[in-house]
Amino acid sequence: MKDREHTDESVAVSVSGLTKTYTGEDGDVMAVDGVSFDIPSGQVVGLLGPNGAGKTTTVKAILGLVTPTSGTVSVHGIPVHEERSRAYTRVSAVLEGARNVYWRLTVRENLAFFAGLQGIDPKTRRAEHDDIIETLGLEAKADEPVRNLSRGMKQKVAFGCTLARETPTLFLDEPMLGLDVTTTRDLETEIRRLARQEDKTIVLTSHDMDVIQAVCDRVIVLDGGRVIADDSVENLLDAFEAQTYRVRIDGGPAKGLRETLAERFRVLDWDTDTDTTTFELALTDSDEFFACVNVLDEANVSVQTFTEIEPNLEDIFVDLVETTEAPLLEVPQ
Ligand SMILES: Nc1ncnc2c1ncn2[C@@H]1O[C@H](COP(=O)(O)OP(=O)(O)OP(=O)(O)O)[C@@H](O)[C@H]1O
Repeated sequence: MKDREHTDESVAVSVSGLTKTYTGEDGDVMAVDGVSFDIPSGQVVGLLGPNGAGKTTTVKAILGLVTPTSGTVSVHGIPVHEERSRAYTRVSAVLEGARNVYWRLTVRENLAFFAGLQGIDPKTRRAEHDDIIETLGLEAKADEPVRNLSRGMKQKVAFGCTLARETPTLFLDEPMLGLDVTTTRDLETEIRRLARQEDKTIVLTSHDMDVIQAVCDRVIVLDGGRVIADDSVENLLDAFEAQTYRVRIDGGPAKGLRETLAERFRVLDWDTDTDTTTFELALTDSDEFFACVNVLDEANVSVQTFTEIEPNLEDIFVDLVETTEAPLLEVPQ
């Protein structure tokens, strides 16, 4: 098969069969296990997964910072591991912890420096840098050394420096971590604007599902080094819509009800106290819905409420990770 990812420029990021095994003191760990996806230009993608799922390794492999054990990665048609410096003209990143800004330099000087790294003459970008500073609400601090800024402000400067590099694709690791609500909203708006108006491709990792739901077009969920879901946020929400119900019944449940329900339906939650029992069910279609009503009827329970639960991405994420049998991370010796 021809390497389509090496030729198609409209695909911002292409990952094909990516595998990474780390060799540690306690043996080998397969951090990423055959991951493939393509991200078209202008898309905002959330890369999600529980701790240790392989997100950072995947991102580092895309950025050329980790050498894959096998598989290929390209950005805007450039094979990252073969042509790293050319790839860096297309992609930049703000990675975990290392908010790579220079604390002795002012905000404005940092933007100029990072523009310079890309071969851009910063003198020709004063207006653009002013815009970035304004968008990030850093006007009052523009000529202040970064070391005098708060942690959240430093984070914004790191984001600004990524923008100053003017690459079409950006990777942002936990971009809103530690930011206040207003700043988070502003950055969410800016990320959406960058994608819509400037056709930027943005890949972000975050454990905050509200942020993901607010900005992403699509989510890729990793678990145990594999992709367990890859879909638009809309589809994921739709797929779960009107399927989860919360049922409240009088008193402790009739004997065996939980088992009967669990045999036929997916019971997500169960909570009993002396007066009421509340449980949640995932029902795939109207047949299941009526079958469930029948089961409750036959069990002679008195249903207080039977309500649809509005899905949110966080519930879907937890459900996906819990119901997918994660492959073993450890590679057998
Ligand atoms: N340099 C390394 N050497 C050995 N094992 C590693 C190394 N980096 C990561 N791993 C292991 O690879 C697996 C995936 O780690 P990775 O950091 O990619 O996950 P993650 O999804 O980014 O997790 P988190 O959300 O906790 O940051 C984990 O089991 C981790 O311990």
